[in-house]
Amino acid sequence: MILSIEQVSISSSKKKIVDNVSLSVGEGEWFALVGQSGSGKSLLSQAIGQMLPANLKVEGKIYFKGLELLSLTKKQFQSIRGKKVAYIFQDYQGSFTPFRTIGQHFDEYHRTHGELDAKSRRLESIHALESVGLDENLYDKYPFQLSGGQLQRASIAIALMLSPDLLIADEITTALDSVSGHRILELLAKKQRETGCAILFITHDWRHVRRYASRLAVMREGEIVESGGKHRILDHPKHEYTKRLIEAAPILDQGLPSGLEEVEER
Ligand SMILES: Nc1ncnc2c1ncn2[C@@H]1O[C@H](COP(=O)(O)OP(=O)(O)OP(=O)(O)O)[C@@H](O)[C@H]1O
Repeated sequence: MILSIEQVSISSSKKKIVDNVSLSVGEGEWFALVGQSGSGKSLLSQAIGQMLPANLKVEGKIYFKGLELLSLTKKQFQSIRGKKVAYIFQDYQGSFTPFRTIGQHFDEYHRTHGELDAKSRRLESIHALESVGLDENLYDKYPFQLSGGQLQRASIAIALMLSPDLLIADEITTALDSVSGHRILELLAKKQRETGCAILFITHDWRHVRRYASRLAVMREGEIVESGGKHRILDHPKHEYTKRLIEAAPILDQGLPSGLEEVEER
């Protein structure tokens, strides 16, 4: 297992928000964390990257390739973030600073986490842009000049630029229309095949679980109520909550739109 979360709890001064959660993600696996809004999925994923808000306390152990992450100092964690564990978020606009070009974002990520000279950084950044189907000329554009789908592609390119072993993708299609969202996930699946990285995929969309995940865990009010292989859970859910969530998923059987290759993004 590349990631093992063991008995992790997250609390504020008022209450326990995530309660004694354990799960593990295998190398190169697409693992989905599913649950309704407010169930604690994002906080759990933020705990992995030491990104929890300061008012929250975390207990338990999180092992990444055998290294216990929660006990690392912020400085020690720097060598993990970006290079080994990377994130993509739902709020792609918030991931970019409005007055800096796309290229400057790539460059800064390299400077913070890599050791390349300026010319190599530019070349690597353009290569990364092209690897997600974006044109080189976007390098000098500002975030507002790109569509949501293009920005999320750029987020994927940045996140994968240093070949992390684990990518944490938190509701990355929620702010996109369904065609752009579909294309982003197809891109992510392609990049996963190319790079072999594991993905912790946070979602409430069962169509995405059915299409991409191999295993999943279902979270409810801070606890994992059920986890296991995708087919077992989708076809034979054991927990009442999982059954209700699957039944409530409106168009699960219709799958996702296909044959969208010709659809323009902007
Ligand atoms: N800094 C904080 N202090 C106190 N409570 C918080 C804090 N951040 C989040 N919460 C609460 O913790 C709960 C879990 O939040 P979290 O964002 O992890 O849920 P989620 O399952 O990811 O939901 P969503 O899909 O809406 O993002 C929510 O009730 C939220 O209001």
